[in-house]
Amino acid sequence: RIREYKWDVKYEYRSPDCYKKLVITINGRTPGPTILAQQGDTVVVHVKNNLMTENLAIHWHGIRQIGTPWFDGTEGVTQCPILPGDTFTYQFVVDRPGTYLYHAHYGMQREAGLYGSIRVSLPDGESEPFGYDYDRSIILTDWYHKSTYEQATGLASIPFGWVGEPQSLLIQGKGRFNCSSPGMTGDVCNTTNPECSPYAMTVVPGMTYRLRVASLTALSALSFQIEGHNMTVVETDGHYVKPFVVQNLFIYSGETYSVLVTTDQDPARNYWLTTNVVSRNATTPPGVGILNYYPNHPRRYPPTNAPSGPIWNDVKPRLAQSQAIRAHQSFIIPPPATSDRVIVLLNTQNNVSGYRRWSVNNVSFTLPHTPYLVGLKQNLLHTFNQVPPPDRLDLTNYDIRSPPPNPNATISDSIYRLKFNTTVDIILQNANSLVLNNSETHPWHLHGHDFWVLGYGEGKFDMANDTKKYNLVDPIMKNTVPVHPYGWTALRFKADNPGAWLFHCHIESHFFMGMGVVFEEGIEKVGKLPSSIMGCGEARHYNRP
Ligand SMILES: O=C1O[C@H]([C@@H](O)CO)C(O)=C1O
Repeated sequence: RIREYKWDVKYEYRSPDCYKKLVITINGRTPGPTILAQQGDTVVVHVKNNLMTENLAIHWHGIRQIGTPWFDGTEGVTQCPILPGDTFTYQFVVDRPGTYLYHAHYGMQREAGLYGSIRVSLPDGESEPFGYDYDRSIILTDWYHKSTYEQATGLASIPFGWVGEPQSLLIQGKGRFNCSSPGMTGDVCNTTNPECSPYAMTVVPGMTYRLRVASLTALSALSFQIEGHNMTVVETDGHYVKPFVVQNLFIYSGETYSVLVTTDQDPARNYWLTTNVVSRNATTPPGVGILNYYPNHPRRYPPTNAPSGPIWNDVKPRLAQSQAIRAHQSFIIPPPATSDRVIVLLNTQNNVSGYRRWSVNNVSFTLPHTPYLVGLKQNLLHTFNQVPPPDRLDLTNYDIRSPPPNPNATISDSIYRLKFNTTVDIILQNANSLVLNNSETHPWHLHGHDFWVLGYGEGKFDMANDTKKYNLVDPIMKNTVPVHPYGWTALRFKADNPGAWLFHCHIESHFFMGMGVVFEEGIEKVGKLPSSIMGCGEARHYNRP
């Protein structure tokens, strides 16, 4: 079946947290419309760029784009940007049921509000390994009052201008900024604006809800809670989880979870939905929404104080949740027992010629002007650096608990070329940033694949011993995974999807500052590229039908 959408993307004034600013909408909405499809459907989205003075690209997060690597929507990797006034048609198959996302993938455009949910259901007659009465989706974000341009300019300047902590946290596009803060006058900030009344999810007492929770924060790691209700985690990134119960769900940018919630509390009142920042000593107030027990009024505030979140710098419970996520017994996809190549990616912050950057293995990523997919397929060797980045550094004497002794890194658009159909292990190794006693959580997202999560650990990865602790029995498959402060995360994937695929920190500013790599595999197997992706750089010479 074909699911066809027509989207009009433009800037509009909105007040998602009561503060009025320009946001990007799809058909007048942010979050944008939810894409609903069934496994095996073809999704067709005609995107009209009405941003007037800004390019655009939209990524289908978690969709592997098998056979359509040119519709991954990653500007600079799989396509040229969509020019203002142009309409671009994305067309791809959703081959697996589950909870996915879409969002802008051009500059720092995502955090201007261009995002939404993709929900893929099972074919008729098939059922999930759990039951529920209703299905709901929410996306959690953080929100800045500065424009993406002001932020990007600061990040790319000397002296460095950090984006800082977000002004508010949004639940399904709604938050609440304190409009009595200094400088907030007139119609700039208005708490009575209905656009910023808290998101209310209306539920019927005595039912079980499947709540699909996703995070697309620009920066923040979050804890999500529903006052008075436990959550049973049953799915993540399109894979069924061996169920486990949490009171608060830790969720990182780019991750999706399904949790089951039973509405078995006192039906005479409403309850808080809350998000809190963890992993950073944030000044951002909690995000709040309302779990509205029908027939109470959806605007009625719960009589209690919203629950406070966990302590921001306690890594243990977050590591424990990561380790608790295993594949559901009946849906285990066993990983290959060994791998053909091991790439260890050291995550560091560096100063490169006075610019603050993030690097992996001392290489700080920058996008080429001609998308990799075109440069590779047409063999345009001069469009990017042909010398691959290192598979690993010698970390024997590297102290991951101190700022990097070598502040130098190279800014480069070089890529990893993987042998088609081989098995690749990635060890993400976290370290200290440039700030003393500071190591951040980085959610890494892989395009075009799911990977098995073989393990997480604290400290420096030990090749001889830590590999023995890998979970090869029931590892979950995901597309986004955190590497915890001063820790490591081990992944395995099959390089079986011909194309060029980004693997990057999903923190908007960190990827902008160079925290990513690109993998190429099976480029010779990629079919004829559509001319619609070729409107820039050297690609222009090839965009004749
Ligand atoms: O990339 C970042 O830069 C700042 C800080 O390290 C320097 O101001 C920060 O907290 C980041 O996550």
